[in-house]
Amino acid sequence: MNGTIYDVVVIGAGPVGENVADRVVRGGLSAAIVERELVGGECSYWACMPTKALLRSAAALRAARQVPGAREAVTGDLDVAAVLGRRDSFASHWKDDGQVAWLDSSGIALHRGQGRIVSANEVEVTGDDGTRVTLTARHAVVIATGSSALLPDIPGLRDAAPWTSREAAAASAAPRRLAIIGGGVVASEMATAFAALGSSVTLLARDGVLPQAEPFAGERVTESLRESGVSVRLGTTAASAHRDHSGTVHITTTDGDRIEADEVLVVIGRTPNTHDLGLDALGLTPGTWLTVDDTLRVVAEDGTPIGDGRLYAAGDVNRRVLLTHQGKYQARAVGDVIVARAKDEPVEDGRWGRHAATADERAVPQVIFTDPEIASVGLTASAAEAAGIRTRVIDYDLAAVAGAALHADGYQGHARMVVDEDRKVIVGFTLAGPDVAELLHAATIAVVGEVPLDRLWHAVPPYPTVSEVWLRLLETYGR
Ligand SMILES: Cc1cc2nc3c(=O)[nH]c(=O)nc-3n(C[C@H](O)[C@H](O)[C@H](O)COP(=O)(O)OP(=O)(O)OC[C@H]3O[C@@H](n4cnc5c(N)ncnc54)[C@H](O)[C@@H]3O)c2cc1C
Ligand SMILES: NC(=O)c1ccc[n+]([C@@H]2O[C@H](COP(=O)([O-])OP(=O)(O)OC[C@H]3O[C@@H](n4cnc5c(N)ncnc54)[C@H](O)[C@@H]3O)[C@@H](O)[C@H]2O)c1
Repeated sequence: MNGTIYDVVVIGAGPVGENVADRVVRGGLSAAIVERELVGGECSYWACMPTKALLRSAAALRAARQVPGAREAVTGDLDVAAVLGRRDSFASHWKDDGQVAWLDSSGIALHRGQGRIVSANEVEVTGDDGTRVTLTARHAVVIATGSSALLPDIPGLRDAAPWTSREAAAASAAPRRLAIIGGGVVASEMATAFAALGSSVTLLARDGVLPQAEPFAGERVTESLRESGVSVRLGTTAASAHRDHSGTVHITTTDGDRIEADEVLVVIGRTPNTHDLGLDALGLTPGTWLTVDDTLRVVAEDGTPIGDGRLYAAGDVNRRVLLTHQGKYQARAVGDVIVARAKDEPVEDGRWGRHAATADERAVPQVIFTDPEIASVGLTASAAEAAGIRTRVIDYDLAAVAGAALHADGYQGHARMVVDEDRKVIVGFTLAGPDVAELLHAATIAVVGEVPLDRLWHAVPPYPTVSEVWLRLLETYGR
């Protein structure tokens, strides 16, 4: 057993697991991390980084074309090979040497292989060569195993060798014809990316485009996708699919249309990586999302902590929020609370306490890197109403702000602020427009800080920036 006893064992070395391990080591505990694929997880190699790299060059080109003077300097089209090459470097060429070096320098032990829980404080790791080692955790086992692409039971689809987000993110070329099933975040971003890379894209958005966002977000993205040549089919999906001998995929839609494509990308959500994790050893059901309390301890249906309260789950696997930054936020809370409990220090698990992931509830920021970008935090107007909040919704045309007109000719955008009328604070904020991503954090601070509208009048946005929309929204609200 020498060398296999640690204070904390983390299963999964995605962004979340890495941050948990880092945090506990900084707190003076020892940590091991178990990884079956690449250290860095989905985000680094097949999700956030490569997909944003696929989108960025086209966005920069669009921006240049919207400003006279710069526009004339653009003499060519998107260099697809250069885009894919830059994407490769952002995916570290699918090698994890850099991340492994970081683990080493941080004093975190790496065990490569499939991790399976065998008891409340033991994890068995099976390497590729079949060798097994059992790791014992003195204080905590943390599940940070993330999620994988979900495939629907559409007749013929699995045999048609569909792409998931992995194949799209790592594509070595843009297919001539790409059909996309799904209308959510990945579908919208990948339709934007592949249309710019030259594919003829058909988007089958059964529940609409970006149905979770404010309605104007989905409408603007739909309009822009159509302008860039994407065939957006709302309210329909694939009823069946098959790939013929020549490699063409034939899709029949639920409304009877037939579509031909060279690849079909299926992006309809995620499934938790808990199938082969040994959950049954603790009375949990393999393949299910894990439920956690506010300090990220895994709990049973009745709220009782599992495994003497020493089993935690953070990131995608607990289904609270499937975003890297929010998972890393959870990781900081988990790491710190494990250290506090190990050292018998007070646990601050109240609302906005150091050890509680309170922001998961109603203050989650997200940027969707479509054209236009969609940046949002907190609740949409309809979600706020459904939560019983007495709301007032303030809308403003972003193009009417001086900074927007300067930013680009023909700038189009929209901002919405959702106000809790009883508390006079902002509970939701959404922006749609070019380059609005970097505007979002001001809204996140206003929502998390529950800054009263009266005080926001004293937060003066500089002239002439797009941030002046804050002043315009307040003026529209009235003083
Ligand atoms: C196409 C796409 C684009 C995205 N873009 C963004 C974005 O721009 N911004 C954003 O915030 N989020 C984005 N996301 C979401 C983001 O990728 C996830 O929220 C994030 O990766 C979750 O991190 P995680 O550490 O929980 O899980 P993961 O990144 O999935 O990492 C989990 C790790 O655990 C390992 N593992 C699993 N089971 C075991 C086991 N039993 N034993 C050993 N190892 C195991 C896996 O191999 C993996 O390395 C995107 C997702 C997709 C699909
Ligand atoms: N920029 C970002 O922040 C970013 C980028 C990509 C992904 N992500 C995260 O990754 C996660 C996964 O993204 P996603 O796009 O796969 O999921 P999603 O939940 O965003 O969208 C899935 C979509 O598929 C549709 N759908 C569901 N079941 C279907 C079915 N059987 N047939 C047809 N359509 C169906 C739904 O209407 C939904 O809109 C999301 O939670 C997202 O937050 C974030």
